[in-house]
Amino acid sequence: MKLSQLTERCKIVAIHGEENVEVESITSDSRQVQKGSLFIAVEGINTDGHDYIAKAIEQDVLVVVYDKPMFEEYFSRVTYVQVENSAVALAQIASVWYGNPSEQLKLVGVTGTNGKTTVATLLYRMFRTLGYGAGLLSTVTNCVNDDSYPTTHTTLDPITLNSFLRKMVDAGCEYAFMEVSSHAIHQKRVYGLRFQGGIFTNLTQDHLDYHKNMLEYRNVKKAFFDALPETAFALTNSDDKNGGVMLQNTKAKRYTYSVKGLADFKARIFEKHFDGTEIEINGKQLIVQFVGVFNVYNLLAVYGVSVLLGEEPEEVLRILSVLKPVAGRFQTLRSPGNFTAIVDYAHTPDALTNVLNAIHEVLDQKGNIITVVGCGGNRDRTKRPLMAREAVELSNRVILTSDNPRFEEPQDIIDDMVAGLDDEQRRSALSIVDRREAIKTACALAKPGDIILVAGKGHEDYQEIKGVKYHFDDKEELEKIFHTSP
Ligand SMILES: CC(=O)N[C@H]1[C@@H](OP(=O)(O)OP(=O)(O)OC[C@H]2O[C@@H](n3ccc(=O)[nH]c3=O)[C@H](O)[C@@H]2O)O[C@H](CO)[C@@H](O)[C@@H]1O[C@H](C)C(=O)N[C@@H](C)C(=O)N[C@H](CCC(=O)O)C(=O)O
Ligand SMILES: Nc1ncnc2c1ncn2[C@@H]1O[C@H](COP(=O)(O)OP(=O)(O)OP(=O)(O)O)[C@@H](O)[C@H]1O
Repeated sequence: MKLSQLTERCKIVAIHGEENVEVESITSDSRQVQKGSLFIAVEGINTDGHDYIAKAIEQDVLVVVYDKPMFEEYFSRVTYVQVENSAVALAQIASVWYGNPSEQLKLVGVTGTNGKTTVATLLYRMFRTLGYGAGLLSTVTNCVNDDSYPTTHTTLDPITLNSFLRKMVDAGCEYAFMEVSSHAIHQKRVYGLRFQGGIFTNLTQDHLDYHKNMLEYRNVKKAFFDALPETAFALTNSDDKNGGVMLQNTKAKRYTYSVKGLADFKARIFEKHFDGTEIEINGKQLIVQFVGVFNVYNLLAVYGVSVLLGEEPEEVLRILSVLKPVAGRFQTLRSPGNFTAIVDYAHTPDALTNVLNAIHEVLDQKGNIITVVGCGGNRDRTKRPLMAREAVELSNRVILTSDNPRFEEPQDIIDDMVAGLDDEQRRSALSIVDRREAIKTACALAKPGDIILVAGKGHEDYQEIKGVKYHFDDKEELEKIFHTSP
């Protein structure tokens, strides 16, 4: 593609060298540079792409895009394009390179601390069931119609993201549903994509290792709505205290959903069971196969988006009643010993509280709750004591264990969790560093009618220790124990 076409959306500050060149590939990673490549230098968190420009030039790069004025000499075989902001240019160039695929799809983005994967996945399943070509970009998997591909991030880098959107367009998809993380908004990974709609699920504590404080975290999320165009819809959870603020500066058409008050999309909850919930949405009653009030919010968001995209409410409700939970989100397993295990991805204080409350709502009064939980290493430390406290307050027994310790000592993470407990609470919490042993101990302690919650990893099938991902799957571990238990 011609350089002038590729950079047509970029704010260019200066160009040195031949402008009329034909670019053969684009990358923001010097390790991927080939002859004829355009390399975009982006400042990162750990390192700065600008430090690798010399390396890219050694590898015969054709064009260098950068935003820090830094050159004393220019090589005549390289074209230098200085832009206002490299991260923004990366997103713009990636879109153009793939033929602006977001403009050929109805793209809906889901943001919020919890519920993104659930809402995006259920929307994808809803639109596939309705008979449309649809794609999904999520923490668990990426899908193009019925083909699925592994994923690395909640929201992919701009080049991979646009390549997936292109694949969707080429495969005849009409709709695409994607999660939009706060990291992605902050790093401009979704900059310039044309969204047909945005959803805000909720905002609670997470990622304070990355964002300075909750206000900054909120404002980053809000930037996604600020950028929505007039043609889009913006759907917010009006029961969340930040629901209104999210939409205050958006140009998009505003809609709300709520369980507690008046809203465009409104649900009431009648009965809660272990296998599902009886609810009403906009006056129509139905039974859904999801447990927990938080899931009623998720389903309501799915209903709202489907109706806003022009689908028949009756048909949407019919499909909602047959949709099944997403992998690792409140997945239940029955043991031969007559207790139940639940695998859930709850890895924030709020998500843990919600899941434990959901269990309380459906628990047989005689049963006990045994929670196995850990916190990730090299991530938001402030949530560790909070998660331990939530677990102890809402469970009968708690086993604190490891959950992706990364480069930290697992025992140090557990100690940070224990610091949130008073003396009496400490007595009800066991610490077992080895997650496999922790799960085994929980099963050994469980009696008929009890519930074991194994929280934090959900669908993940690895344990990340010192840069290596070892295979580990909570569901598999439980199944092994159930299979070998007498
Ligand atoms: C904190 C964070 O978000 N980091 C992301 C960020 O990394 P970074 O800014 O540190 O970049 P870097 O790797 O230091 O490099 C900076 C630049 O130099 C380039 N480089 C680097 C080395 C080299 O030899 N040559 C070279 O050109 C890199 O390609 C990059 O363009 O940009 C990288 C490239 O896009 C991402 O891979 C990386 O994600 C890391 C792996 C990550 O774990 N991110 C997580 C925290 C994340 O984004 N999570 C959210 C979900 C959060 C949630 O809701 O749970 C997500 O959307 O997945
Ligand atoms: N609407 C919600 N409100 C609060 N908690 C929720 C909600 N939906 C799901 N959860 C809880 O949060 C966990 C993660 O859900 P989900 O994967 O859908 O969220 P997410 O926003 O995609 O998280 P992440 O981006 O970290 O993957 C679930 O396992 C459940 O415990």
